[in-house]
Amino acid sequence: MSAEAQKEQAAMSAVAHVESKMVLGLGTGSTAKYATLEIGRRLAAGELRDLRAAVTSEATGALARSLGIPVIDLPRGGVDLAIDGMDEVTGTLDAIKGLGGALLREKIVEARAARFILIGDASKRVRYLGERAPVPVEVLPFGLEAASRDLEALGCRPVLRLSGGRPVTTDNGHHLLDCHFSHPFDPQEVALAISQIPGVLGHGLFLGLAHLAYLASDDGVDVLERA
Ligand SMILES: O=C[C@H](O)[C@H](O)[C@H](O)COP(=O)(O)O
Repeated sequence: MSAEAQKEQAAMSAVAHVESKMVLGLGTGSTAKYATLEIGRRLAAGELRDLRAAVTSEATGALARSLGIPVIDLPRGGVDLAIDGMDEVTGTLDAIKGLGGALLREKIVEARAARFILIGDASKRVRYLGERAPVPVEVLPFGLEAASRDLEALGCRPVLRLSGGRPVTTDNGHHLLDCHFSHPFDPQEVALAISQIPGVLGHGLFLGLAHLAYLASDDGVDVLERA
């Protein structure tokens, strides 16, 4: 099975949890896209009705609208179910997200989900966070160098994310520093320390937020469930 087919398989497993009248949180990225497409398909087929969705990026919003999924602001009470991809996930469902640049809105929506399902291909499963992916940190452009120095002091190598030679600007108008760790770290400790740096708006450590993960491989779809 190709990597794309695996992403689609994982997405289909998550979308099986969607019910009519739900308020959804729609994620961002190449895997989450399959979930949004499938929700749109089931809505058009009349298998689902009265859905509303809070979206985690401009791109996901545009896709959802094109599929006839009503897009709303994040309600006060959060969402019933959020579905999103990840860059890394551990056996205890801690994750790194944000290589697609949507971490800030993702965290805002997914931290307020009654149920949050991660989806991906099995290559995203790691023994510890930071094993392969950097931790993305969204930073205000003002004071970027100082924030970068503070991140370095936490033991990582922050790299400004570029596209076409220019700093990437998120949907929120900020820049991204991808923090590479060369050794395992304490995620709780690092998450707290990063969030205390002035100028940091958010980070891609999603700890204790997900309830379920579907990881697809050639052998089928594995389920990880929060204890
Ligand atoms: O900012 C982007 C998100 O956190 C994505 O969900 C994550 O980067 C995984 O993306 P993909 O499904 O494209 O691998």
